[in-house]
Amino acid sequence: MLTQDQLKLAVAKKALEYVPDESIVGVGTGSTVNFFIDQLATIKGRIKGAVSSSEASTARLKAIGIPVYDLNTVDELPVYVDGADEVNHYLHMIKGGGGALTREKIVAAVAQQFVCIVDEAKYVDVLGGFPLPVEVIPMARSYVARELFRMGGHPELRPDFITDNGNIILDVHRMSITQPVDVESRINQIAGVVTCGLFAQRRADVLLIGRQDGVEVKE
Ligand SMILES: O=C[C@H](O)[C@H](O)[C@H](O)COP(=O)(O)O
Repeated sequence: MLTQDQLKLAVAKKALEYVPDESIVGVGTGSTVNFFIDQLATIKGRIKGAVSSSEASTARLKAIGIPVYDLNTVDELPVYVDGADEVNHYLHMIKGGGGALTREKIVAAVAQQFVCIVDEAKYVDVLGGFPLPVEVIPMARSYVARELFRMGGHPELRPDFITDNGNIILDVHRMSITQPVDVESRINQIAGVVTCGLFAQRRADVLLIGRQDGVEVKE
């Protein structure tokens, strides 16, 4: 029986196959991506460097000697590798459990290919079992919470947490998300929302699922 960490390691290794030589690689955030960053160390001679979606990933990349570029200086980003909190069979995702959703969405938007790496526990029929993170400008907290409640969710302020962008996170519980593209638009239109953790309009292009019997590839 493989542990969850062994499944994360397996998908992290597999993701290396999607990294072109001489490229700058988009790197996400979280415990699964940490395995990917460690794997990048093994090929650091054949890539130019990385663009990072969080201060935490930047620190880890730099610690292993991978140059980290400012996204504004990069013309081309062939691939972005990131984890997810939940993913469905359309490759729509909930992200932001680590609070990095906004920068992740920006890097994902620039990248030509999004490779999502998860262990099998994250693959679900309907999104919403995992509370949906929403990054909010602090002064809009109460207003946004009321609007999310009106949409059927139960928002809770993430305690003692400020994003890399200086904002708060509302985690929306008990919202079964059957129409992810629509829900993403509606939440993102609430004044004061920076972005929500639904990645449906820009979904993954490739999903690597770590299973007990190997890595399943979905495209
Ligand atoms: O903000 C964090 C990111 O969206 C992560 O990719 C997501 O939370 C999954 O993280 P982990 O690999 O630690 O489960």
